[in-house]
Amino acid sequence: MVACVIPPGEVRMIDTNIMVIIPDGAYGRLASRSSHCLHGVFVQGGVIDSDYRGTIKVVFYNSSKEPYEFFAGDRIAQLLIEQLADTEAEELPVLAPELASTRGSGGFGSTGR
Ligand SMILES: O=c1ccn([C@H]2C[C@H](O)[C@@H](COP(=O)(O)OP(=O)(O)OP(=O)(O)O)O2)c(=O)[nH]1
Repeated sequence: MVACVIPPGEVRMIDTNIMVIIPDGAYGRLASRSSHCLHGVFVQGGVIDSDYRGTIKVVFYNSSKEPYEFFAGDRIAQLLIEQLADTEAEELPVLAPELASTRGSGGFGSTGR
């Protein structure tokens, strides 16, 4: 039985009806299944806070040109439990020379292919 259809090029949210309590100091991150990625269907974002007490919803984007069907009981995503780093942010007016790095502001392919 088809439970949900993600139309091509559209975003849909599926409520898993599953509640999970993430331990303090950690968070949950929803990730795509590779089998869905092969069809152009991706989980969008998805951070589950440790103080969240609702059901987990999964947001999908169907980048393909075909509708994608989910059936009742399908495994639709993966939940990774990740430890938060115990760190603090410090605001600086300017970047001090001793904080410079070889990479600098390079990204998006700056190191080559
Ligand atoms: O893909 C997602 C993303 C979030 N959530 C739930 C768990 C999370 O703890 C809560 C809030 O998510 P987030 O902080 O990303 O939402 P927001 O848009 O910043 O809204 P809020 O003001 O409710 O935090 O919603 C899901 O079930 N699925």
